[in-house]
Amino acid sequence: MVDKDILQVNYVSFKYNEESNDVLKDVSFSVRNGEWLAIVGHNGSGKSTLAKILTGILFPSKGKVSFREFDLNEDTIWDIRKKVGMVFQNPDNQFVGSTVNDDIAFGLENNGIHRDEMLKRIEFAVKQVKMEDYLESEPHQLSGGQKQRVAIAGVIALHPQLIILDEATSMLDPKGREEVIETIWKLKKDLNLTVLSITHDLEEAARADRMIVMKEGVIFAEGTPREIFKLDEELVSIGLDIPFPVKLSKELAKKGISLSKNHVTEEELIEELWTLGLKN
Ligand SMILES: Nc1ncnc2c1ncn2[C@@H]1O[C@H](COP(=O)(O)OP(=O)(O)OP(=O)(O)O)[C@@H](O)[C@H]1O
Repeated sequence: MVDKDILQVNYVSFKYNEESNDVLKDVSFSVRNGEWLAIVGHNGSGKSTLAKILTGILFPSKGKVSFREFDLNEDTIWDIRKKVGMVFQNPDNQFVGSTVNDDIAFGLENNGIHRDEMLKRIEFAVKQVKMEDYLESEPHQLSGGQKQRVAIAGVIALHPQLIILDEATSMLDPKGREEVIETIWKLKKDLNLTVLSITHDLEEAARADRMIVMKEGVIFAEGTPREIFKLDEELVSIGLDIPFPVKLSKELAKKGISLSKNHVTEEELIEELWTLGLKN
């Protein structure tokens, strides 16, 4: 394992039962300290199975997963779970407290954090996700995006070494999705968090530092979002939808409006379109 790797997946294969085929086949990759790695793939490509293996809900049939110097197994899983924060798909299933404050406090109490430290951590965490005005709000008063931001606050209050987001934006409306993606991006930048997001949403993945594309249980491609989106029709052929800014950059190029590069996020694209407008 390279020193800067937080998580390493080595030749992992998995089958649900003896008679069936492998649904993950020799999957190897690592998550580097401080990066945001997004794993994407169409339905059935093996993302959920991989997420369950990374969180110790399932164990590989072959190969191994290591968190820093520890191999993930039945003996180490509880210690490793204390260092890895998880945010899941359904915002309603993750809210355990009767208010935002209680919800974040719950996780801290479970981890034996004493009261003074707890108050400091809650204050810091809600600010990071811009939910400081909602401390006394109850779950039903919050949107899906706000609930996911509270879930993220609960995770960062525990000072994890890695956050895994398993389809954390897939049940949200576009506004909620954008809020959560922005929050992850900001936390990564401000707190140097290491993030692994598992998603079918390529617009979310476009914000990551690096992407892995899964197809039928194997790694189909690995690279920066810009490198991955160059695959273009190959991604479409495996059921993935190219993000809008990538499509628009391409169409503009066809019409002779050449941009400095193929933009992968809306922010980048708007920034350049804006300067083009000023020039003309
Ligand atoms: N409990 C199970 N028992 C048997 N086969 C399963 C089980 N869960 C998933 N599979 C199979 O494993 C393969 C990978 O499924 P998985 O759910 O990991 O993919 P996915 O990319 O997460 O897709 P989705 O987004 O639809 O969950 C599929 O062929 C699926 O049918």
